[in-house]
Amino acid sequence: MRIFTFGIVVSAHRNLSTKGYSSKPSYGSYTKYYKNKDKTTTTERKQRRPRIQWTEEQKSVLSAVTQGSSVFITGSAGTGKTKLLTEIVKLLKKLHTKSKVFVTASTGVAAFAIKGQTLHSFAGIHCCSDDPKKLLEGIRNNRRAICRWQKVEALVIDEISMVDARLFDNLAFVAKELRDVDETWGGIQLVVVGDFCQLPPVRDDNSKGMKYAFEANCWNDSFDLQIELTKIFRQSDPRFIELLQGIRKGESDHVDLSFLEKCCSKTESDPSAVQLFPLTKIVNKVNEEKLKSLQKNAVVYTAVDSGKDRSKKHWKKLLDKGIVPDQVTICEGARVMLVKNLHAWKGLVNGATGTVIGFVEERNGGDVCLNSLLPIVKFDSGKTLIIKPEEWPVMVGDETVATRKQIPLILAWALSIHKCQGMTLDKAKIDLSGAFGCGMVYTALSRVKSLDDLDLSGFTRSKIQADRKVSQFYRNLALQCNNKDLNNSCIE
Ligand SMILES: Nc1ncnc2c1ncn2[C@@H]1O[C@H](COP(=O)(O)OP(=O)(O)OP(=O)(O)O)[C@@H](O)[C@H]1O
Repeated sequence: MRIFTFGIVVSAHRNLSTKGYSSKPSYGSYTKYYKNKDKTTTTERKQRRPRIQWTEEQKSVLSAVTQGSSVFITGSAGTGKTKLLTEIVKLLKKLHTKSKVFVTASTGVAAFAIKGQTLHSFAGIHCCSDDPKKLLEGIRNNRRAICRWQKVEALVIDEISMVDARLFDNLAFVAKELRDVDETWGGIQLVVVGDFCQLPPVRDDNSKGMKYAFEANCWNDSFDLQIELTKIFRQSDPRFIELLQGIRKGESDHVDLSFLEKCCSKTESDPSAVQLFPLTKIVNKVNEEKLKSLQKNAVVYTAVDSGKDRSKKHWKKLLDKGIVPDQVTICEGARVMLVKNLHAWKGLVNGATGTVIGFVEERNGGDVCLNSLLPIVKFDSGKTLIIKPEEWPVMVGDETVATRKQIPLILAWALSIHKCQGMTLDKAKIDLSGAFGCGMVYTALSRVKSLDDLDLSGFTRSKIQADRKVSQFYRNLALQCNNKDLNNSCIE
């Protein structure tokens, strides 16, 4: 085994207005923030955390998974799909042993969030051929991929809405061929999660004719259970839930939309709100300009990436697809967002926003960065925390094949709607003028907990696009499911 390292964490400080590096800025006292450190043990902290009360729907999924069923879990944004998935992964690892459970997601960001790998990297796909035989040929040349396909007993796929039907069918074909088991997916227990009303698949080759995964020929044969979670946790205001449901299904009427516009067009914008844009290039521009405008000395954190043998380029690509950038440049006053769950019960979770109020010197050098400066973030929830570097593994099954160590923060004056899928935001200022495609408006609006947390612009009725095929899929699912009577709550 060869280990490579292609970066070191350096804390450089530079004046953004001049772009040159300057002498040290002044930083706060290190001890001041550690005095408040929670001195309780991990066990005590775990006991103090409120235990989650699973709903009957969630329990029925857990029970089906325990019995070895393949399940498709869907539901509106905020119905606890990701939370449930975390529990399911634990369960699957107990059932099949860790090394036979592979956790994947359609995008790098989603894969990082669930400590998994992308579906493409699990499958060993590097091209985007529609021909299943060609795909299989490619995979047959990849010894490690063959090994994964033969070893896997449970396969998790998160954010299925972004997986194309052809890929879904092709992977089922590959599984059957490589495992030599004449069952759908070669007998693998599948756990597939996602909401087709959110962002749709993006084809690698940009070709037309995208199809949703539920349109795959093998879709219905792939599952013993398909269930729609109906209890929404992220929002509690019934009017807001009703509005979001209308937008989700493309059924909002004039009254709904006027109400939404009236409620969400703020005259004074809240500086703590995250600005959401459809396009990444606008996001980067806004963040860079805001950072520059502070005219402060900035600290640049460069990730420490390491990985096992094979091509360094390959893992670097996977790590770069995740949400944590190779370089994070911040300064005092910068608006930042946590990109990792640090203390869930204190609200310091992926998506929590705050402001950098200073830096402290890491006294003992830590294990990553000598002479490093750690940012102190005052979160909008009121909590103040020194942020230390965290690790993000790229997993293949239960094996860590590459790791990125980086400060778990990104600039958060602005974010792309694609990047915020899956997050809960405290406040959002959403510019929908460039919104395109189905599900984008719903994905953006459903990030916040209440109407008061929303500030909308560029919103017109035409921006709300819901795909008819998706609406039909959910109507069929609802017809066949009776979520009130859990004995009949699914297609079986
Ligand atoms: N049974 C439950 N009881 C209380 N809170 C829950 C429960 N299940 C989930 N939650 C909470 O609901 C919130 C939303 O959950 P989660 O992010 O898993 O939703 P989601 O369906 O994955 O949303 P999205 O589609 O936007 O990614 C989280 O704060 C989560 O902790």
